[in-house]
Amino acid sequence: MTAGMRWSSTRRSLRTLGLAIALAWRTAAGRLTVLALVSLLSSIVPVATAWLTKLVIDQIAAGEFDIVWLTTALASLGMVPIVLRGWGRYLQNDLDRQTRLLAKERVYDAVNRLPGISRFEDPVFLDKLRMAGHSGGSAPGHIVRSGLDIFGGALLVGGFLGSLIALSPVMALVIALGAVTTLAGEIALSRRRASTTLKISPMQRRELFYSTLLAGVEAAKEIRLFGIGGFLKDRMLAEVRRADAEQRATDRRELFLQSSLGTVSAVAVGAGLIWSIIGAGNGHMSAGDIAMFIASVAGVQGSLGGLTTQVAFIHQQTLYFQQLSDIEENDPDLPVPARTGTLAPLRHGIVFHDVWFRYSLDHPWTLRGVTFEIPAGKTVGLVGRNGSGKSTLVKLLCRFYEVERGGIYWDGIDIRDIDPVQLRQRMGAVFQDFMSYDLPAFENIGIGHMPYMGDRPRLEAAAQRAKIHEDLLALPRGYETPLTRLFIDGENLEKNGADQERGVFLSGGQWQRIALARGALQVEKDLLILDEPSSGLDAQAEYEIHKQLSEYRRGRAGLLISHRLSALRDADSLVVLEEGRIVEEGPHPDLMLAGGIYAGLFRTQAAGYLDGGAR
Ligand SMILES: Nc1ncnc2c1ncn2[C@@H]1O[C@H](COP(=O)(O)OP(=O)(O)OP(=O)(O)O)[C@@H](O)[C@H]1O
Repeated sequence: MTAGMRWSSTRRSLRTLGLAIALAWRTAAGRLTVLALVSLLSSIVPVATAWLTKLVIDQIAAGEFDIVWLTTALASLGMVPIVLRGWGRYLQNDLDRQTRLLAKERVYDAVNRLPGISRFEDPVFLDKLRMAGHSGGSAPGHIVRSGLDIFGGALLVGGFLGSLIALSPVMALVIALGAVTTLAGEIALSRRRASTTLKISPMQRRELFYSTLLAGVEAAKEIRLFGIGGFLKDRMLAEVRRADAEQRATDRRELFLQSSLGTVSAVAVGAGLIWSIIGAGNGHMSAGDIAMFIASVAGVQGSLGGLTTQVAFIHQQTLYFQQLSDIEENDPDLPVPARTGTLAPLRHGIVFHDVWFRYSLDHPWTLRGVTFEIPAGKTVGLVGRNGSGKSTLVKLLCRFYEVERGGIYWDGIDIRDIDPVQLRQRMGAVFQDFMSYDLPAFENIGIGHMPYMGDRPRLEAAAQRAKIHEDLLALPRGYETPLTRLFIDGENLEKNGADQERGVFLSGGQWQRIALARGALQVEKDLLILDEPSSGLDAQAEYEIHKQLSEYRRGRAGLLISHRLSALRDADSLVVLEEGRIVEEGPHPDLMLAGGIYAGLFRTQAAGYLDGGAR
């Protein structure tokens, strides 16, 4: 690392440090002030105790001492650290809790503010998010506490060094030089530790991926059936070993540096002791002076040890907090228009005009000059082989990614000029890879349109349209039944046994119906997108659900994707995609007459059903 790079990284760390302290101050200024006082007192007490001890010894040696006063003072000073330690711990824990809460809120606010989804495919961002979420929240509290401890430690070192200067300026200089060297060594070490933390982060991410697979229900079937448990475990352990090797190298360097510095410092202290004993023999020092000398050297070394640990700790915590502020200060992943007004309901239609898109510059074009229209009130079906770009079109329409060339227009307005939140309020969608939330059944449907979450009749009507109502009624607690076992409290389960609210697992097809019920809740939206959420249903059920939804949505626009062409044949128009290009377009009868790709696909599927029926 060049000097310039080091300076810029130091400046960045100092800025982060300032942000962390500001956050802690904003969260709990009162507690922070008391904590600072506690630290200040904690650093004064040991020096005062050392001086008092010297007084006691000198007075005993001179045979003239006030036993009551001295012992009371010593005993009282002994009590203070115990009380202060308790208060310090309590205030620290409370500060940690408050900053953690605030920091978590800020991180996830920042994550929710991202308009697009590309950041979630970026491993660097994911590493930052993991570190910020895991440790970034408590970092401000830890930084402040360590900062106060460093301040207190510095006062303590200063106090003992001052005492040493009074006894011997030369010895004080030797000990001070030792202190500065140790501190410099520790700062270099903590830089190294910070870079190790960053280096092993991707390894930890991969380890987490393997361990989640091994311990989760999603992969449990395939792991057992394919017998890949050992394979995944070995991959996980390989990541752990690689991370361990990196950490071991850092630990070795630490061991070497600390042993060298420790040896130098022990030699200096030994020399000091010999000097003080010779001084006592010559009558230059009293017994109290020697006690004071020993206490001061031990005090400087002890606080120096604490100080260096705190410096290293602050460095590490600053790194964690850095990830948190990076996430907060991240630019949006898509340009968002500065001017945001309410988007008017769709009156004319949505136009894709010469749309070109690729996921990154390294990827091939996924869409190559796509042009078509979804007129207001009409339904368009998207047809195409796997990987032809159908879902990508949907993601662009929802503005999760940015079109590279061409544009998508909502009643003539380029969607890049529309606030994504406004745009998404006007459309509903059920995706191919929809989510199964570990929540009660009614919430699983209600999240399709949050304003209706408390409207039970509407939720039930949506479930009826998706033909899942009867199944949900039959669950142990009907719509209240959790569709998970995740939130079951093990302790209560033991206590209450069978009375404990038990979650259930749904079948794949039932989950698809829940997802469709979410779509059915969005019937009033200007545009409803159904990206093949019904592949697990039988052809008849899929056809009926699509038909019902389009009846309820009469007069509103729809974009349907399905590999089962019978489900799309009633669409007003069909768009056939092949390798990111539109190759055919028109209503079902026209495309059948044309006898092209669509007609071929449709006839193949129809023949399959006829053959199946004949058997
Ligand atoms: N997030 C992504 N990053 C990079 N490439 C992607 C991403 N998502 C999709 N692709 C690629 O884009 C192409 C089109 O994918 P898309 O999902 O749009 O196809 P599709 O027509 O919906 O396919 P299917 O019928 O299988 O669902 C594929 O080659 C796919 O590998």
